[in-house]
Amino acid sequence: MDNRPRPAPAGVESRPLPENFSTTMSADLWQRGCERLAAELPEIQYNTWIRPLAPAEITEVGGKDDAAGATLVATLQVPNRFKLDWIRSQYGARIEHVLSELAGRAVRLEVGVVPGAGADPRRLATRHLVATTDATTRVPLPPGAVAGAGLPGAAAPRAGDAGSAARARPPEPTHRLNTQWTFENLVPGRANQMARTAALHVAGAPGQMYNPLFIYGGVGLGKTHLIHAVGNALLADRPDARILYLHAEQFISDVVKNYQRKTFDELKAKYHSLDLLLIDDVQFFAGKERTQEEFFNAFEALLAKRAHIIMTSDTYPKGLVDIDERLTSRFDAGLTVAIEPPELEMRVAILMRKAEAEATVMPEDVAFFVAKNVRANVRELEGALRKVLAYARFSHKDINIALAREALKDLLSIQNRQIGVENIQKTVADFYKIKVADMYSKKRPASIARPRQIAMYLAKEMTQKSLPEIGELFGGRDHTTVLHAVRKIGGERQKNTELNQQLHVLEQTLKG
Ligand SMILES: Nc1ncnc2c1ncn2[C@@H]1O[C@H](COP(=O)(O)OP(=O)(O)OP(=O)(O)O)[C@@H](O)[C@H]1O
Repeated sequence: MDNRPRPAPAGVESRPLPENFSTTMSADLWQRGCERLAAELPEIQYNTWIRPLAPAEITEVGGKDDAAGATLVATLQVPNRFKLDWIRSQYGARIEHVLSELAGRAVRLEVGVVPGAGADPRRLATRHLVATTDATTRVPLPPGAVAGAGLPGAAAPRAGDAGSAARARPPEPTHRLNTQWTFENLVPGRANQMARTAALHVAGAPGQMYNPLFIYGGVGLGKTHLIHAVGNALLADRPDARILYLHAEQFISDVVKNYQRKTFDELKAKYHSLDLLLIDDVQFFAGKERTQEEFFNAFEALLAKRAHIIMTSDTYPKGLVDIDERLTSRFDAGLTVAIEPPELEMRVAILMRKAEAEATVMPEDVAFFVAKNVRANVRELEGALRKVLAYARFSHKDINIALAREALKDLLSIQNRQIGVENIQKTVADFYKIKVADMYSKKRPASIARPRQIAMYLAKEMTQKSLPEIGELFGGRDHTTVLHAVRKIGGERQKNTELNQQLHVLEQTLKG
């Protein structure tokens, strides 16, 4: 999806509407459009996304010499970037279609962010820097999260309330959001499409759909980034929202601390008063019974008051071990989505975007080279990029493939050393509990043939061996058999989340 604002086409100028298309008619067109959309869209979607919009401003745009071709442009102003993304991607075409039909001519939709609105969460977070009584915790606080606001039923004092910052009360939770992690700098792709869409939705309308939202996937795939993005987007939209991000281990240590001090009321006050709880890596709750009980209480209290909960984990809810089923079944009760390892094109896009953020241009062929060789996850991709950029900077050389190869020499040699076809055959055989000998045998039952195909696929993906060489190593098979396996597993991987996860685990294992 291309989220960049669309510039006006060349040679096209914007001019006021003709007199016969008055402001009233413009408002009327929008009004009638809304009525039509209200009838077509599910009520909750209409009420969440369309109804709150200020009426679109309608102008006429046409080529200078093109009397017949003038189109109408409906310009909508939304409060922030994530609403812009969402409205454009989810409703843009629909709105254009409805307005064009009603106007009897083409209507193009433009969506912009209201100038000066809270589009940049970093700016907002800084604006809400509130002094606390504890000098060591001078960190950004959302207004309303100052002293006393955590008590259930207590009205949240605003940041500007006289004396609220000066009164001596225990420090309240800060949102602990990393303001660098936003939707704007999260590269979208097939691998995170569902999770990103759901997260955008929650950020726009917390407490409504997809509650709780459970996001799972392997390490370094952007789960933490995504949930911070939700927090930052909501904060930009509603600076007084009470948001808390924390790692599951921080929750555990809070429980332990309050257990020792016998201050469970404080714990309750802290968590139960939130509007949005973002909790990372809930698999860490395994075996911690008291923590699970407290989390269960917080969970129930938050859902009851329609606060939103987003969790991440390395596995799906039913896959969690040593966590009470009472909890895992609740984790699964909203929406569970996976983030998958990014495919090649997405890895390339991430590299280029991250290089751009460092004010460097990464040539596309270099990005492909790095992306082909670093597949495990985005964190490793970032590491590789850092190495290449640092190498170029220190050696005063341009970034090209030779330089990238040199900069990543260690990483590439480790990969080449570790991953051989035999290693792949053994790892895959272990994983699917078949004999290694079956990798070379002529046996054809699916329980054997499929792991064999998976091993062939990984051999092609992870080694430099050619198809005939791989065929040879799999009991003298023809290269077309290998090609068939590579295509089949590669194709299925795109559609089958479970297979994709298994392949991801195998790849991680093989890379050590
Ligand atoms: N789609 C993406 N676009 C841009 N950056 C990304 C993307 N996905 C991940 N990243 C970056 O990769 C790094 C690792 O991501 P993150 O910490 O969110 O992963 P994670 O899934 O939470 O991993 P873990 O389970 O190890 O905590 C971060 O710096 C993040 O910004």
